[in-house]
Amino acid sequence: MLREITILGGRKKNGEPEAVQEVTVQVGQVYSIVGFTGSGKSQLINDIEQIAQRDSISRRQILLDGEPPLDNALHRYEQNLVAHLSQNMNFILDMKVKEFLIMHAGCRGFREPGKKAEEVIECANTFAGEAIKPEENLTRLSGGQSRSLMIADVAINGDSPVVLIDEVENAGIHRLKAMETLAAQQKIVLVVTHDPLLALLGEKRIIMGNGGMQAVLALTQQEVTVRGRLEKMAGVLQGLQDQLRQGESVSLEFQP
Ligand SMILES: Nc1ncnc2c1ncn2[C@@H]1O[C@H](COP(=O)(O)OP(=O)(O)OP(=O)(O)O)[C@@H](O)[C@H]1O
Repeated sequence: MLREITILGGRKKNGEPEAVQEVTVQVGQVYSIVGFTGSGKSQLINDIEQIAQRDSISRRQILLDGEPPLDNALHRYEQNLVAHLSQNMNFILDMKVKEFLIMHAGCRGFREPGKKAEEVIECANTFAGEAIKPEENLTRLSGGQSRSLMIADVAINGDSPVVLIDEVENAGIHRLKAMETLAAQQKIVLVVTHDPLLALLGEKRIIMGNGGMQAVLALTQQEVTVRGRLEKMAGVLQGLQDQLRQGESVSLEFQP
């Protein structure tokens, strides 16, 4: 069972060495990756996904439990090291939610796939707005519901120790809860985000710029407090959104 991954720094877009030369993320930890558009966030995620060995454009190297992977481990991990969830992923299978989850749990060798499927739906429904029903068709799920189901499935049925998430900005999914669930399942979680609330969720955040890792900052106590305020603001916006969705009007009594 993998315990940690290490990213050894390579070079920036201009060919100079990147400022951060080593970052280690352990199971149960959530790191966020932030930076302007084009700063190299996706490249960093790709390097991890491909277990780069100084063979990508950034020349980074990824270590598994402190060692470069042996050829046979590489082959084993290529299949299931990383679960990569991105904002524009959608289900295209024409199947009922429960049928699909039973099939997936069955493929993974679980003894009671029906029970596992129920567990995944229950978990996904703690993140999703409108509840996902077992008999619903996968293709009929909304973006937020699909994302919730994918995250719950990775957390409960997945055997990938590393979970890379690109933008879970989707409104209507309880993002903090989803990240906490993955971390509690002993996953190594890396979240690429432009959203301040998610950026402050990671216990550390990697700052990208010019194709390189510029700094790794630890979450401060003050930031935890600010995150609490942001959560409150998000709650207010969510309340307003629900009010509008229910066809209600908004009066001047509304206090942001
Ligand atoms: N270290 C590097 N050396 C050379 N090229 C790089 C490096 N890092 C990133 N690039 C290239 O720069 C371009 C932009 O990088 P990338 O797509 O990773 O940015 P991003 O931060 O994910 O942007 P966005 O927020 O728009 O998704 C890509 O073509 C990528 O291959």
